Amino acid sequence: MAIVLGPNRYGKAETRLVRVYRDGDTHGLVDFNVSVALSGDLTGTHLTGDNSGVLPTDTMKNTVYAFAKEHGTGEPEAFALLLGRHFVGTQAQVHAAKVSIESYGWERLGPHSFQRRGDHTRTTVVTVTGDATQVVSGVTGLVLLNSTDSEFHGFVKDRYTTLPEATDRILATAVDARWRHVGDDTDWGKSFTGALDALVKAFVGTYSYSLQQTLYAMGSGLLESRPEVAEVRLALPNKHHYRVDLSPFDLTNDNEVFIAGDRPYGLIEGTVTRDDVEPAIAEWWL
Ligand SMILES: O=c1[nH]c(=O)c2[nH]c(=O)[nH]c2[nH]1
Repeated sequence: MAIVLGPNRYGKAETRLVRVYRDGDTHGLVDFNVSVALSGDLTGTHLTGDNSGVLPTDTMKNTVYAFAKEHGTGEPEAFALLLGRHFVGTQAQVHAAKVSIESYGWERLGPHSFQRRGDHTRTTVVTVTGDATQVVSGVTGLVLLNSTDSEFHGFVKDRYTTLPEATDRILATAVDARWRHVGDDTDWGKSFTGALDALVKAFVGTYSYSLQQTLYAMGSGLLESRPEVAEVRLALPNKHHYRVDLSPFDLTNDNEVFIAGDRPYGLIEGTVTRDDVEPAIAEWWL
């Protein structure tokens, strides 16, 4: 029996970067949370503490800030590619870089005034190796609700089933979606806006018999409208809304008064993919 070092990586997580673009009195604002993880020939530091191949995580943090000044950020996918290629291209012992960015939206209130948009976060995860790149874009925390056009019935019943069949219910979720791109050279801003639009449109436009059905409609809607996307992964919490029993007060409740449930929640997860695309080069499940 021998003990060996398994897969490993290291990096600086959650470097918070705010970049102001000063164009006279009118400023632009970019707000990122950048995480870098490098892997490669790092056996020495693990087995003997030989750090000769270790680029300090502090340097990775500095590189994020310096690149923001030197190159500007651009779209999150482009900035992640720039950083990933830099680390793999300049450090021979680094064989793969994974750069993840959360991008927070700010709405303009004036030439140099902004309001943080609280409704969703744009994400990207870029993997760069010596000969391949993989770009994943996504969104988290996008809360959507249909107050009707949702049913759930015909499900399995065993001795523990108490859930009543529903022919009219609220369907609500907080979308956590990621989509893997076919290539690495896309109009990232336009692609993201289009993908988000497709997800929302499918949620709104689907008469739903299960959140699973809505998940598939959202994934396939995105793929149908965005040829640059290979594969979509969705994690959809079923944000349950329970109809309140108002009969003790001699009141009817025709789907008008609900308790918004917190926990537990159903969690519906799935992948929707084209059947003719190259496989992923790195794991990218949520
Ligand atoms: O859309 C739903 N899918 C389920 O699998 C499920 N299970 C459940 O209790 N409610 C729901 N709703």
